[in-house]
Amino acid sequence: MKAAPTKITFFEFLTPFVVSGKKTITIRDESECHYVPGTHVEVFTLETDIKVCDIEILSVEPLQYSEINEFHAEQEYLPLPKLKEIISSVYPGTEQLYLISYKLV
Ligand SMILES: CC(=O)Nc1ccn([C@H]2C[C@H](O)[C@@H](CO)O2)c(=O)n1
Repeated sequence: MKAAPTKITFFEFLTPFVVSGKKTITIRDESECHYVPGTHVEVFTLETDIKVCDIEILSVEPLQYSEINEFHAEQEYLPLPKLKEIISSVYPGTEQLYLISYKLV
């Protein structure tokens, strides 16, 4: 069996929101849906690979792109149009996504 992943990256501009506890979810595609609830994961900046904090995974649930709403945007600490724009640009044409909830440790 494959080990649970222990690292996640975020765009550098988003990491202050993760570190401050304002951003409590992330939405990823299938390639990043293998995080395991209860495990601790190190958070790094995508562009510079600098560690910024540790999080505990709370849940991983399937989410359709078309279901993304204001509540998700609040938890992402982003305006909804900006969140959908980022997701469309990172995962073009992908409807099946995964909602990863976490807390700071
Ligand atoms: C490698 C990669 O895809 N990295 C990502 C993907 C997404 N994000 C952010 C952007 C949004 O806030 C949410 C939703 O996807 O997650 C990211 O920081 N890094």
